[in-house]
Amino acid sequence: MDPERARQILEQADLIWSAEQVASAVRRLAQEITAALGDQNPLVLSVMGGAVVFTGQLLPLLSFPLDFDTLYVSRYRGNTSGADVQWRIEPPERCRGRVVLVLDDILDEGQTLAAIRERLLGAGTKAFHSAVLADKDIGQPKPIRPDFVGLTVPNRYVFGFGMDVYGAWRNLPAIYALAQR
Ligand SMILES: O=P(O)(O)OC[C@H]1O[C@H](OP(=O)(O)OP(=O)(O)O)[C@H](O)[C@@H]1O
Ligand code: HPA
Repeated sequence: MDPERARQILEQADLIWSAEQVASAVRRLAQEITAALGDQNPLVLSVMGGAVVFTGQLLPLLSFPLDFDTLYVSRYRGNTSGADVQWRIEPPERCRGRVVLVLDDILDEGQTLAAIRERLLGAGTKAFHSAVLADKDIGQPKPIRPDFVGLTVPNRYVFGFGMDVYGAWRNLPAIYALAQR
């Protein structure tokens, strides 16, 4: 995106969760995940690209044995509304028979995570767990409920901490909502 436009979007956006609030949520999630899965030797799968920051902050706080790999699934592709779920990196063969923990940045309508669960269970995953940094309060039922949720965000397009707005601002340490027109 044009950098001037990106700066303007950030200036006009509303701060939803500060960097310290997000970091605190990640620390709490690490404790909850450790209590639930610390003796399960899970395969942790990070959903590229939005989960990259969440994953990078969470993994060093998980001090138990685990394996790590990535999935690459995309539904928004730089837009603010979702389309079909497209797979760019498929689940690894080694998910078969494993306890799996999927990490994603946001649960919006839930279609992406529900499709991931279906594909992983179909590929022989023994137990499916999921953690999302942000759960959007869309006011409607969702097809999946994550086991671990960091923060709730309002029913607006949000960005920062891995989440993009028209491709920009994944690098912000806090979470913002796009200004409403
Ligand atoms: O709950 P849903 O409505 O399905 O939306 C959530 C998904 O949308 C985003 O991915 P996106 O398709 O934007 O790709 P990205 O991770 O590359 O940003 C996000 O990372 C989740 O995977
Ligand atoms: O609100 C959002 N922000 C960024 N990425 C997203 N993917 C689904 N919803 C969102």
